[in-house]
Amino acid sequence: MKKGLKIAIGADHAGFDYKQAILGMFGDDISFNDFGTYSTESADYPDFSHPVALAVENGDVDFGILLCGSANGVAMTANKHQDIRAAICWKHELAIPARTHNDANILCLPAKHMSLEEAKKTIETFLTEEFEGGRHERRVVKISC
Ligand SMILES: O=C(CO)[C@H](O)[C@H](O)[C@H](O)COP(=O)(O)O
Repeated sequence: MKKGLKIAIGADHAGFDYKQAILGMFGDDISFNDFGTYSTESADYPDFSHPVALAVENGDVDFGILLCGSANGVAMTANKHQDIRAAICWKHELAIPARTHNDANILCLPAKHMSLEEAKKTIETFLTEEFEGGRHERRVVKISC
């Protein structure tokens, strides 16, 4: 994994505990822009997903990480943004094609449906793998409408 990556991160109440654990994962190797939520109090996932997607869209960060209970809500919200490719990954193997084939720029993790250990491994995989281009470039270009 490249050192010095900038990551935007956000979660609702269901993802808060995992988000806090993830923030401490990489020491100084990665810098996080934490868009909340900041407690386990009930919150609305679009309030965190849109700011993370905007930070990625604007090029303020290299990648985004989003968490909610199922990952569906944060992914649906982020994928409304132009040039955002938010991928739901519930095991680390899925993060490989998400990056190498789909050039995903936001990783969406279902906090209620994967262990913290697997979530961490999935993040490490996502941030290590690189887009392969070639035939995948053609397909990714066709995603935009
Ligand atoms: O998974 C989610 C959205 O896709 C959310 O994180 C919530 O867990 C889910 O919607 C349940 O909401 P609740 O207010 O915690 O019951």
